[in-house]
Amino acid sequence: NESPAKKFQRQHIDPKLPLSSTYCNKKMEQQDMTQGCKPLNTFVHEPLKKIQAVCFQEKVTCKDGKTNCYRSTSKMHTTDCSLLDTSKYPDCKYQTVQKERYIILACEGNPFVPVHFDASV
Ligand SMILES: Nc1ncnc2c1ncn2[C@@H]1O[C@H](C(=O)NS(=O)(=O)C[C@H]2[C@@H](O)[C@H](n3ccc(=O)[nH]c3=O)O[C@@H]2CO)[C@@H](O)[C@H]1O
Repeated sequence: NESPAKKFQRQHIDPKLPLSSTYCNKKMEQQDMTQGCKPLNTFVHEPLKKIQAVCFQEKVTCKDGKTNCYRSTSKMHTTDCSLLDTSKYPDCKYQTVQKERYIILACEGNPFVPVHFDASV
């Protein structure tokens, strides 16, 4: 069974910058998030270590009110994959939008690592 940290890495880390507008269609399938056509998923295009360091940066409140969220001190290369409403399950079609944003992650455990992508701002 997959640990929360491994699940976060599978869902949200891809150090390579996307080259095509169909990046999300492929990546969402590759990373096994098209069982139910996940509506929104952000990939972060930075080295794993740089993303893990966010757990020790700006402490902020999570969307769910918990206080174990952290905002990156620098902007990061991200891609938002958002489901197109023309999608017909099981054919999940995504819009691919690249952004440089601060990311907000929830971190847990020992070692203290990212387990949830909360938002990008
Ligand atoms: N504070 C916490 N501390 C510890 N754990 C916490 C905490 N909070 C949740 N989890 C856990 O995380 C797990 C999880 O999958 N949460 S999830 O909200 O559905 C993830 C969102 C995110 O994947 C995606 N999204 C969203 C926005 C965006 O810009 N980019 C983007 O990608 O959409 C999803 C739905 O929004 C779940 O097991 C929950 O228990």
